Amino acid sequence: MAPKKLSCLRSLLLPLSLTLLLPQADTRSFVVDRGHDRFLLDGAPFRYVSGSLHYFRVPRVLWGDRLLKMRWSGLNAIQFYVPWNYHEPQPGVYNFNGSRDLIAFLNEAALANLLVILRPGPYICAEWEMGGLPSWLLRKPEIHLRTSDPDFLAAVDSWFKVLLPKIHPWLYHNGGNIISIQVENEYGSYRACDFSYMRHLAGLFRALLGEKILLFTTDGPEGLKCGSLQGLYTTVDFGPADNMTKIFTLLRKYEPHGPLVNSEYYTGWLDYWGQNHSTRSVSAVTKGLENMLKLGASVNMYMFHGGTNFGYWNGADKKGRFLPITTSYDYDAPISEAGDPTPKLFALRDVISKFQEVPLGPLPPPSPKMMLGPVTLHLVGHLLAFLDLLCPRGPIHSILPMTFEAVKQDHGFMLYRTYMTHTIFEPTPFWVPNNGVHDRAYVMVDGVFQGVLERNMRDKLFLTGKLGSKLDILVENMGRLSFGSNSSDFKGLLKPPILGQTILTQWMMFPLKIDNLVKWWFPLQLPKWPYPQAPYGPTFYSKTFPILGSVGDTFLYLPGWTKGQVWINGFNLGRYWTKQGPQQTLYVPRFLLFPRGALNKITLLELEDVPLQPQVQFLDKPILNSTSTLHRTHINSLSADTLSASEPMELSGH
Ligand SMILES: CCCC/N=C1\SC[C@@H]2[C@H](O)[C@H](O)[C@@H](O)CN12
Repeated sequence: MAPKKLSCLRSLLLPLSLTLLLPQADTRSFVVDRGHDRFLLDGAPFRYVSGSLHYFRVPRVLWGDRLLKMRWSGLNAIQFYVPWNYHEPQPGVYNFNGSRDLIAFLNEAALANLLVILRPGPYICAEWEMGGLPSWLLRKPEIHLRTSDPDFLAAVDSWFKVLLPKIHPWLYHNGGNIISIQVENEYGSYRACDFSYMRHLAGLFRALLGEKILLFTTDGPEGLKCGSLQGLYTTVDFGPADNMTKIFTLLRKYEPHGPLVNSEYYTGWLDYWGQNHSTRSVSAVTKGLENMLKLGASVNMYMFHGGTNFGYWNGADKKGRFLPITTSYDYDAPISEAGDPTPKLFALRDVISKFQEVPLGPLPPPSPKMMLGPVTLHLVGHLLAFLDLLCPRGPIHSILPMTFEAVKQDHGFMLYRTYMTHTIFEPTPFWVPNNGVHDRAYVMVDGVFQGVLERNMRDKLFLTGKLGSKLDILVENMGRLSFGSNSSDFKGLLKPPILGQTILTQWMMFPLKIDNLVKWWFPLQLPKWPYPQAPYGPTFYSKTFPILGSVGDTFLYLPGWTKGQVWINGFNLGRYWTKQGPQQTLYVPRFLLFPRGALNKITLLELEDVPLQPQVQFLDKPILNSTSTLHRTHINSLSADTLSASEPMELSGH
């Protein structure tokens, strides 16, 4: 699809002043005017006020809504990454369909009269799984990511030779809306400091995109030395608490002339499971923006709309220990995870309006919200009961345990099985040496749950068993490091476990295709599994339920559950970790739900312990800031009607 002129309907929807009367492609240009420290758009002085949103964290049906709200906020551009692993799930297999339709997203941005600052990587960080790099790269265990390693560059070249020709027609001077393109991402923060690699990327971008498009780099102030490159425009990133004057002064050492650019001005921050919810104050964020705009800087606010890490797509950091990112990527951004405007949005719009025209007319209202429940789930069965269905190809056998990457299991879960070679009468230490659990292991003996081993924890379990007892270890990939690592983040059992004095060998690996099974289950009402009582450990629960009225956005609340994965009508909503927090609810976009009495289905894979009453609630507000201790307090504060609602209640679609 080539870039279209604004459709007549949309151009009517937008005030005429906002409809860029797009000149013909041959007179279009976006350049740096070093003589006046500014950008020029079609020869006229131009400053962008941009916001980041990630199409890969927002279902496609909601793209237009989010983009219009960003335009209404006064932005004239958006910035987004292209995650390589989202589009090339297996080597040579490409997916640009549905919520992966990058060109459709570019078109939606054009319809919203927004220019685009594109960041195709190949590494993107973004708290996204492996920073956007595909995990199949690690099938060559010795590969040196983000360097001029020939294996890595071969894969990068192959990917960009597919991607970059797709976006070529969308470059601004070709009639599209892409005004600039970033090469790599904060490369100066990566230990390699491989200039050959950066030069290779710059050459590839030039070869495939031509000489006109503005190419740039982004680094924190400490990364400018290794992250900047001759011929690429240097920009920085920093937040409201940082010293703007000091950082821009440092930037001038790399770009003595041309516009000052903050490519990531942090409006909020990310959340880790088990840490407090991050926020940035409205006053600090707006003050920093105003100061930068007064300087004439171009600014991109990171994030303007965060969205959600659906499925297994969250990344992780390493700050002393492994820290997985939460499912919510709300980021305390101006537009909330559910797409609602926040006070921060209105405050930022007021600032922007002091410097450039902002669209008139009302902002779309917040989306309709819905409460439902409690919904009581029934036990479907223990995960092991479905092993044949979850691993239809059967196990892979190996003397030593193999990693996820070695068996080509990219995300989710793998079961490791061996048998006890002798009877153990006394509780005997069981552990995985060298921090070899990546990332959480749920241990069972003959199907009976024994407990959890975690990455970065020195825990040991104490096991007994008979000769021939099955020792099962379900390993969960909690998301590959997206930042903070100078090495590859392999998943699974990286070392053979030890029981007492015995190194355990003769392993079977069962890569589990849980999503396929849940999608198959989704339309079926499975019989209650003939378990006398709820077993502990990895267990499926489910329930079909009608929504009698209209549907609305809602927030799944799982009080008393521990940790697991959720599917709604076969869609993988993401991870929950009620016990850890700070996130206690999962955003459920209304389009996932069937209205007017049609049956909906929720499926949980609970990995540890279930509440006495296996119930869940659908709330009309999110809970993102409640750690386990605070959580109980929060429960008490929830309104009585919220918690005591009978099942199923007619929905108040308000
Ligand atoms: C001190 C920060 C270093 C890591 N950089 C971060 S943490 C949040 C953001 C996103 O990950 C973004 O993708 C990075 O480019 C910059 N940044």
